[in-house]
Amino acid sequence: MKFTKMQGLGNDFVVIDAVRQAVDLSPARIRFLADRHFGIGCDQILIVEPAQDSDADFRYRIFNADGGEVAQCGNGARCFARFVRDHGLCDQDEIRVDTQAGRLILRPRPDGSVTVDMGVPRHAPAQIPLLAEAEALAYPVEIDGAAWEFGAVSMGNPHAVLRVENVDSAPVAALGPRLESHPLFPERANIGFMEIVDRNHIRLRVFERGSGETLACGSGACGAVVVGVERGWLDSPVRVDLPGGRLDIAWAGRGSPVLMSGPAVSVFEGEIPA
Ligand SMILES: N[C@@H](CCC[C@H](N)C(=O)O)C(=O)O
Repeated sequence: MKFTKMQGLGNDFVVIDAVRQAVDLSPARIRFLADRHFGIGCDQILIVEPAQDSDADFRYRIFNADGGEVAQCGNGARCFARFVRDHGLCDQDEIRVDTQAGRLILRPRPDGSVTVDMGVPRHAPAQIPLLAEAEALAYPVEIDGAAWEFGAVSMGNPHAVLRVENVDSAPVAALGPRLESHPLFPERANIGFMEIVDRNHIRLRVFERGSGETLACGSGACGAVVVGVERGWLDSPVRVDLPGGRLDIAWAGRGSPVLMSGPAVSVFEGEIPA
């Protein structure tokens, strides 16, 4: 089985073409491929499949390093666009891709970057999903006797976003896993730690559900900007600096889709023995 190792701001992927080859991956096989010591190593495995709908170009499936299938991956979506063009599967300027979370529109740019229409964020607790009686701008949570508050949004996948003074000293390793699997989130959640630099610029670290802290999370960047705009802290467009580099996020407010722009890079190609 042929694969391509790719990365978007250091959030890294094993991308597999299931259009031209048969692909059958069990959760155990996915965990093995994602293992950085015994396998190839990656944060997510991305599968490029033929479209099931006649008005889509492809189907895009996403698996976290822990083997679980999820509905959204923003950095992966940019790599997906780059992959289908580099491998001659598509030469369109606009690529329509169906995910478990709905339709994404991918627009590769002449400079090698890709803009992704990530869809309309969802705020209702049941849609995130988050166990809360009513929608709110901030939700309280107590961890080991300390009180925190977070904003929550679905970008097709669940995100909780905490505002911190300094992202470098934020308790990502300690709090990330506790919140990721907190009973408030029945499907677990991705946990963002956001430092506001100014109204158009944030710094962000994300503890990703099923993969741990990554160098960047595209849907996490979108979620943080949505939470920041809703709280009145940010104005679109927003520059998001992640440990792996920069994303540019635009959001015109409720009911509008989030647009994410950033790089997508192929690292190497390989073949996995059967
Ligand atoms: N790295 C991704 C998000 C991947 C999925 C996420 N860990 C989840 O479980 O929802 C991105 O760039 O958005």
